[in-house]
Amino acid sequence: MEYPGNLFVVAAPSGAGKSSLVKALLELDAKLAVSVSHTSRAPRGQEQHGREYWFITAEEFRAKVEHGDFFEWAEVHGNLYGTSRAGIEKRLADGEDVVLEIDYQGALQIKQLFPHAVLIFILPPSWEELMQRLNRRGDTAPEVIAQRMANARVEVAQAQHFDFVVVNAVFDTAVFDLKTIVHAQRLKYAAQRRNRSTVFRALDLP
Ligand SMILES: Nc1nc2c(ncn2[C@@H]2O[C@H](COP(=O)(O)OP(=O)(O)O)[C@@H](O)[C@H]2O)c(=O)[nH]1
Ligand SMILES: Nc1ncnc2c1ncn2[C@@H]1O[C@H](COP(=O)(O)OP(=O)(O)O)[C@@H](O)[C@H]1O
Repeated sequence: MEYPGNLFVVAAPSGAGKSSLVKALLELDAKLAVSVSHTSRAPRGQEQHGREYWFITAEEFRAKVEHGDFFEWAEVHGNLYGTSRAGIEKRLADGEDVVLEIDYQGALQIKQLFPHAVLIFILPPSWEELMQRLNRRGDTAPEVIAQRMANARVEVAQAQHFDFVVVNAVFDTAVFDLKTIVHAQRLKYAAQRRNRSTVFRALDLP
């Protein structure tokens, strides 16, 4: 499928800093919107229905799968997660840029559907630091942390299939790297279309 909007897909092992980085990126870039996924996982900490996720039961999730409501879905750490068509199709068709914060399985499905999607993988600076970040966040039980650390080994091995890898060591540097990728993609896309007004808009020129 080819839409005028750019689609960015950000994946990372749990605790690498993906949510914090995407949040910071959105604050810097008014032209980006994030898609809110559906999940069968229970809310964590201060999470709100419709903000971090649409929290639904596993049965409701399965019904949506049957109904063809998702562009992609996957089971991650024992829970179901999916990107609804309703969330992004219109925005992309209207030429707006969208970010998906999803796992590598979903990212690879999206690349099949949208070959022009830009896949970005966030790496932690070390396994030790990843463990510390999961512990510091303080909202995840020790056995869940152990499971996530084990899954992280499998997830990181998938980084080779992504277009970009960003190491989240110094937070602001990683945000800048993401911003640079977004900017470069807009310029590339505008150039490909060889359309003067599109190029000017991408550059923020009058
Ligand atoms: N495939 C897919 N993965 C998702 C979706 N939404 C979230 N995820 C991923 O599911 C994993 C677990 O997310 P979450 O439970 O919020 O924990 P976190 O990893 O600590 O942020 C992360 O890798 C998310 O990127 C989605 O719609 N589709
Ligand atoms: N560059 C960084 N340096 C130190 N701590 C970080 C950095 N990036 C994120 N964190 C912290 O690590 C924890 C996990 O970040 P979070 O964004 O929730 O990760 P994810 O969405 O990948 O699971 C949070 O407490 C966050 O504040």
